[in-house]
Order: sequence, then structure tokens, then C-alpha cells
Amino acid sequence: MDSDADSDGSHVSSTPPRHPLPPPQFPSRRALLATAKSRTQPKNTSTISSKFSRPMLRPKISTKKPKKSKDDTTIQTQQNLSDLPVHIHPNDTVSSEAPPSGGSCNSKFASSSKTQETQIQNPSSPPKFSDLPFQIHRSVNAVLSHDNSSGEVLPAGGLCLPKFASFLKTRKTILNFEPVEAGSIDPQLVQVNEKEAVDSGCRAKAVRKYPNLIGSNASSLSSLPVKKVKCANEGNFVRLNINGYGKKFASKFKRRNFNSSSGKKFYRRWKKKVRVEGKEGENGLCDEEGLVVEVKGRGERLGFDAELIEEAVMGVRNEASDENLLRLLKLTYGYDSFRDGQLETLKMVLSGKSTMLVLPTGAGKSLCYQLPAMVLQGVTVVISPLVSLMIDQLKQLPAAVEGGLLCSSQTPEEVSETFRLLEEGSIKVLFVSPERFLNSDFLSIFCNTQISLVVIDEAHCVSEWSHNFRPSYMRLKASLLRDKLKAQCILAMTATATTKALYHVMHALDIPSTNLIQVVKPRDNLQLSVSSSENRMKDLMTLLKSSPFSEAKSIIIYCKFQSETDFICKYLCDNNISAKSYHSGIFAKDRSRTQELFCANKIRVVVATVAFGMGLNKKDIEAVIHYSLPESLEEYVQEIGRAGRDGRISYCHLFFDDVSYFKIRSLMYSDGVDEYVVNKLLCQIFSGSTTSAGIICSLVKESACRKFDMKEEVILTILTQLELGEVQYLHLLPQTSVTCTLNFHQTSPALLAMKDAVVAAILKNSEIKDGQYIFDIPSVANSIGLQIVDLSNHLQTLKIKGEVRYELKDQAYCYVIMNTPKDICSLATWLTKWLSEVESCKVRKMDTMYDAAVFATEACDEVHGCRDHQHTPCLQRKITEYFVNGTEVEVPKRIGGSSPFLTADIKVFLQCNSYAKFTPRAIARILHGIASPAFPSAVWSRTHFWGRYMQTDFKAITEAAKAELMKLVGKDAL
Ligand SMILES: Nc1ncnc2c1ncn2[C@@H]1O[C@H](COP(=O)(O)OP(=O)(O)OP(=O)(O)O)[C@@H](O)[C@H]1O
Repeated sequence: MDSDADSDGSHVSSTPPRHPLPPPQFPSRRALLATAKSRTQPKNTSTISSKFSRPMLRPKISTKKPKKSKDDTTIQTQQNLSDLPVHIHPNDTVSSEAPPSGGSCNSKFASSSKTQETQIQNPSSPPKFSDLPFQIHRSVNAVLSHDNSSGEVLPAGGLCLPKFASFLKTRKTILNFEPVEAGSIDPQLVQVNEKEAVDSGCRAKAVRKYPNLIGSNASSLSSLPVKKVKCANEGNFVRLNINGYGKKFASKFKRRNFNSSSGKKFYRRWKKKVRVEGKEGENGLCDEEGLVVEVKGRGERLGFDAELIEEAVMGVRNEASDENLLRLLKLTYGYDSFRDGQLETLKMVLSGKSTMLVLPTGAGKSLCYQLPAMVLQGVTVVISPLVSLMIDQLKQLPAAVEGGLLCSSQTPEEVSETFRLLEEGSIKVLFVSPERFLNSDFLSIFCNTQISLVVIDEAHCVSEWSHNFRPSYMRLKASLLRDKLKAQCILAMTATATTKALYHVMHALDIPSTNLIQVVKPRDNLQLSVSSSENRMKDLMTLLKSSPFSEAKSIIIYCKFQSETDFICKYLCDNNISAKSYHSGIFAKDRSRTQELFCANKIRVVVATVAFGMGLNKKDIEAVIHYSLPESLEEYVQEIGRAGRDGRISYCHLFFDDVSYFKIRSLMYSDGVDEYVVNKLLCQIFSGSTTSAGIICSLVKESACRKFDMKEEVILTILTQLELGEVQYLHLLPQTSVTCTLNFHQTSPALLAMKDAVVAAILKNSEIKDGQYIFDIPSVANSIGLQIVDLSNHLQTLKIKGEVRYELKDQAYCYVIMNTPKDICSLATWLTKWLSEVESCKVRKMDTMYDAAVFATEACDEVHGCRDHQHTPCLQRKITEYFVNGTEVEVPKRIGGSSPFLTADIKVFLQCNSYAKFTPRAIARILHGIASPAFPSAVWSRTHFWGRYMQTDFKAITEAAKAELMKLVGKDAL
């Protein structure tokens, strides 16, 4: 069967409505308003209700297939659209055109191609395609109009990037928006657009698959049962390595020829895997409460035939042709065609070319490493930022691909079991965290393992100019991956990265500028709406009670603050809406329980912070609501991308208001540093460098954070930069607790010290308090030339023998000094400048997000397909401009500058708190209401000045504070 999984007759359009509603009556707008009013608001109706009270569209479509344009793009997905059968719902009485996800259909276009289209005769239907102020062009190897061939300073971050121009020129796929006057569309262009209307968000053709193509068997997947089975007490590894090795899978083996050598090998591996799982025939992921969610590989459900797959793999090995790849896709996943960018990426990777892949959230990036992992000879290492993400990705591996995982929460036995499986070649895809690369032992295990592909998931984390930079990702440089892992090819993947961030990632990973495959535009099935709100809670409730949100069965509400999520969750529950909150302050066990319940459709709403979502592959999330403004367009795109992964129309609403914007904008300043504090930190870091080289130093996290008033991540960023910058000043070791409190049990300390050099060293370096020996682990390790890990192992052995009992505390960064800087001051200047550029970049991202929201609500002239709160076209355009051209905005006018009141308030504040020592930044933070390690909110939010100047430019406050502090110092000097 070649039909789309969702084409069950209940929906027919390209971006079909979710619910099999009765035929629409299409009431007048006034009638709708009246109904909404009488139903939801006795008095004082919010504007939201009127805007959102809209029936779900049930368009009727024509049965004619859309013509295939001659000059269709090379992208496979589009080529197959016309091959699809048409499904007509009996209720679809109105001659209709597929409701365009972008909210627009071209009326001219409609008349010029009547045979192919139908029209929605719904007064409240989305506007017409002709209203768009631009036409959408998709070009392969297109050249960006924005050429920076001189390589001057980039608008985004102010860095000079000489290679930037050539990088821009060689992008593979971009979307180009050109302004066009409404109603003046060139007839020739209309023809082109006919194809592009299918290709782009303005889906005019009804007879197609969803933008999100799903194979014929997908419907069976969505109805996967959630069953309860007895929960075994397996460890992490045992529980996680369950990619499709179960009863049903075993039965498929009947089809396999076990007399062939590959068959025997396969059977042996499978048998071993079942032994590791401990239970043959059980195939579920247990949580502590016994809920088991089926995690069988897709191939298994589809009737995975290992022999046929092996044949297909051989076929691709011989020739990575479209046909061979398509066959492997069909056999492994059951999908009929590749999506945008997938085929191109596969070909690049299979030919050994390192590639940067940018595809929207849910567009199918995982497949781009899963298929090569089957074809390439060695192991594919996937580096992922979160353990939960790795677990999800492991679960989603197709049955034919064997996976393993190495993460910090595994026991040593689980780790060594993974190593063993890796050594014997039973693991094709290994998921690891970037932190693992700190450990040289970890790198050494790959000496005897061929690594054919290294995949860096969420690759934007490599760049400090991304919205989600992670110091541990800085380590992932091409030099490390190629020299230490001997990686033959690198695939970097992300959904959201600006041109500048991409350049940095590709530069770090040594990916040629020609090897960028990029699809920027958010998926077309997402209906984007936005409203400014003075009473967000009230408007949220109104929104949830109005169509289409009232019909959505699965909703995520994103908030900025943990307290907000708990509060909203409670409010929803009080109003009979089943909801759970999700944020990092909730125990991991409860969080995964919430995720499982949500995935099993047992909770309708999850109210979450940004912590929820990465790796969440629930296909039928029907709505995403932003209760707070996201910190960047990247975050917005990532979060709305959680919706509509099944390809159906899904609704994304953004609430914003100035107060919360100012509040969130202030937070962007919480990672900044002052130069002299960086100087002090560097002095402490290198204080051990006077003694002999190679000694292990440590910096206890908590005390360092308080002393330098810096967050942990900022200190780690500085340390990582000192290791990975142009000069390697230090070598970071894994973080560990460094203070040990030890009791001797059996043998007396002196006697034991005579037999054991480590004990002797402990006695020598300890302080005795209440009969307990307290010592610093690095000092003892240094005194006898041991590594920290060896010392820890030795202590563990003594403990097992019953000789000692000990406790560890004070988590610290550990490092070995490689080079001492000649000039600490200039190093501090450079680091401070770099960190403040990163800080400014974050603020600009926030301003750009705000600007997009303000534009939609205040400046959008609503002639381009936007209407009321619906702003899909204008938001899509803003997003594309931002990601492709790097368009950022100036400081919004609403941010105020310095004033006499500010100076007076700073004076009073300093007088009231004369006992404390402040830096200008500390004062500015308090006035912006930002907590920091040395000025926690528990203490400082009590001051009258806390957060009073959120609307004033942070730098202006710093300057004013500096001036006041200078005056005080001057007075003291007198
Ligand atoms: N060619 C295809 N046809 C149909 N469905 C596909 C295709 N490729 C991938 N999918 C499905 O799309 C869904 C999303 O894929 P995947 O998880 O790889 O997206 P992603 O781009 O990695 O998303 P995220 O950025 O959220 O990690 C999966 O359920 C996957 O099976």
C-alpha cells in the first residue's frame, strides 16, 4: 500500500485537520463571537476568544492529482507527492483547497489551476496565497543574496570571519524570500509557484502526503499498546539495550537463513543480547513503578527481514544510488520516500564527506546516521548532550541497528559490558556524552575499534554564538575526533543555528563550506499565532477553551520559570484540565514518569520549562503554547517543532508582554564577568604552577562560585577555553569530589601505613578532627605521583576489605597545568572581552525574538496572509531571514538609559548596604533582579531595589554604579 499512514479517510488535505469533526457549518464570524462569548465568558470577553473561536476546517478536496512540475527540485520527497492516492472523507461536503499551513492560498493561483485545486468556502478560513508579499523559491546550490565577500565584520557578533563569504556562497539549499507587491504576480512565476506551493508552506494542492511524510505502516505505530509487565531490577544498560530483541522479533527469525554465515553471526549476537537482557521475550522499558512502554524497533513492527535488509545494505555498499537507498529505507523503516535533505546527506556521508546538516525539528535527522551506520563497516559514535536524549535515540534505533550507550549513570559493570560488546563488534551505534572525551581512558578504548562515522547531535552547542552553547562541546574539535578517535567522517546535525553559529561549528569540525545541507523554514503544518497579553493566565484559559486549542488532546505549555510551571499546572488541574509540570527541579524519576504518561496520552497538558522537549518524539502533539517569550528564535523554532510531528496541522501560540520580556532579558546578563574578577580567578587557577609541572590542581566549585561571583558554567567555560584555546594552558580532568573524611576500622593507621604507601601519604597530608582523617585528594595523589582515579580505586579497595570507611565532598574542577601564562592581565582582558561578546549575542537573540513578536502584533499589515492573531507567514519570514541572513535588531526603544533617579537610587542602595562589597556588575544585577552566587535572591530580593531597573539598559546601570563606587573609593582615600 502506498498510502500515507494518516490517510484513513478522516482527513484529506495536505495539512489536514486532526479531528473527524462533523461537516462544518462555517458560521459567520459574528455568530462565532457570540457563541464564544456565551460559552466561555459571561462578562468582559477577552479579545483572544474572538480571535481563536474558529471551527476546525473540514475542507473537501478534488480527487485530481497535482501536476508534477518539470523543473522539480532534486529533493525526493516532492517527487513522490503526486504518486499518492486520494482519500475523500464522506463528510467533506465543501469544495475545498487544502488549508495552507502558512495560512495562505493564492487566489490567482487558484484560478489559474482550477483543475487541480479546490477552494475553502469558509469565511474564517486562512487568507489566500496571493496575499503573500513574497514568493517562495527553493533553490539547490543557490547563492545567498547577502554576500559578504570582503569578509568584513559580521552584523551578528562583530567577529571578523574572512572565510565567511565563500561559506555563504556555497550553501546547498536555502529558501529565498523576495518581496512582491500583492496582486502583481508574474504569470510565469505562478507556474513556478505551482510547484513551489507544494514545496513550500503555501500548500495549495490537496492531493499529497503531509509535509511530514510517514510510511504506510505508521498508523500501527501510533496505536502501540502500553502494557504492564513485571519489572525486573535490571541496571541501566540492561534496560536500555532493548532495541527490538523480543518475542515477536524472535519469530521473525524463522524467515532467516541461519545456515548462512551472516545468519549464524546474527543469531549468535541476538542470543547474547537476550542473555544480557535477562528475559527472553520481554521487550519493554520499565520505570520504577512498573509501567512499561513498548520500545520495539520500527523494523520489528514492520516485519523486519534481516536477510533482505542485508541484501539491501550490500546493494548500497556497491552503489549508493537513489534506488538502492530507497530500497534500504523501505525495508528498514517502511517509509516510501526520503524527506528534504535526507538523500543528499546520506550520499555525502556514505562517500566519506564530512557534512553539516540543518533540518527543522522533527524533519528526520536521525535517519541520516542510522542508515549509514548499517552500511559503513565500523562503529558510528553519536555524541548527544543529554542522557535522556541518548536513551530516546537508542530506543528509536531501527531493529536492524544494534546500539549501545555510555553515560555517567551506568555502573562500572554496565560500562564494561558495553565495552565488551563494542569490542566483539556487536554495537553498530554507540551513544556517548561529550563529557566522556575528558577521560583519556575512554579515548583509548577506541584504539582497536574502527570508527567510520562520528555524529554530533545538537551541533550548535559547539558554538558560543548559538543559543545553547555547552563548554563540553568545545572539546569536539576535528583534531580530537580525527586524531584520537580516528574518525573517518563527521556528521554534525542541528535544527537551529544561525549562519554565524554554523560557520563556527563547521570551522571547529573542519567541515568544508560546500558540505552544508540546510532546510531552514519551519515545518508547514505549524499554524503560528501570537498575541500580546496583559493578563496571560486569563488569556491562556480563554485560549484553551477556544477552538482549535480546546480540541487539542496533547499540548505543551512552555514557561520560563519553574515556579510558573507549577502554578499554571495547579491552576489547570483546578479547572479540570489534566496537566503535569516538568522542570529540572523535579526528581528525574517523576519527570520521566510525566513524559511517559504524556506520550501514552494519559495527561493532556505538560506545563514545562525549556527542560522538556529535547529528544521527545511524540508525534501527535497538537499544540504548543508559549506562556513566556522564548529566549531566542532558535528556542522558539525548537519548541514549536515539538508539535505536529505526524504532519497534521498543529497550533502554536505565543503570548508575550513587556514585563516578562524585561524580566527574561535581564537574565541574559547573569553570565557576564568583570575583568578584574577574571584576573583574580586566573591567579587562583595558576597559583599551583610555581611548583613542578604536571601536578594535579583543583578548584572547589561551590566556594569558587561564591568567591568570584560566577556561575559554575562560566568557570567551566573559562577553564575549557584555557585548555582548548590557541595556547593550551591546562589539561582538564574529570570533575570529582576532593575532600575526603576517613575512619580507620580494623588495623591501626600506623600499622597500615607501614604496609601501604597510600595510607602513609594520607596520614602525612591529613588533618585529624574528632578521630577522623580529613585530607585533600589531589594533594595526596600529587605526593605519591598517583592519578586521582587510581587513588579513588585504592580507597575503594581498602573499603571493601573493611579497613576504612570514608566520605567524599566538595565537587571540584580538576586540572593539570601545562603552560603558565606570561601575562595574566592580558589573558584576563581577552577572556572578558570574549565572554561579554557572548553575553551581548544572547541579549540580541532575545531582542530579535521580541521584535518578531512585536512586529506580528503591532506592525504586520495583515495583507500577506496574516490575520487577527494568525501570523504564520510573517513569523516564518522573520525566522528565515534570521537564520539565513543573520538579521538581528537594535536595542528596542523600550529599554531606557541612565537617569538622575538611577544615580540617586544607587547612592541610597550603597548607603543602606555599606557592610557589603559590591562590584558595578553586582549592583546592576541586583537592580535588574538577577541572583548570582554571591548575591542570592533569598537574601537580596528583600531589598527595595531588587529588580527596580529591569527596563533600564544593564550597561547604563553598570556605568552609573561604577561612577558611584569610584566616588566612594575616593572618599575613603581622603
Ligand atoms: N523519510 C521519512 N518518511 C517518513 N517519516 C520519517 C522519515 N524520516 C524520518 N521520519 C520520521 O520523522 C520523525 C522525526 O524524525 P527524527 O526524530 O529523526 O527527527 P529529528 O530531525 O531528529 O528531530 P529532533 O530535531 O527533534 O531531534 C520520526 O518519527 C521518524 O521516524
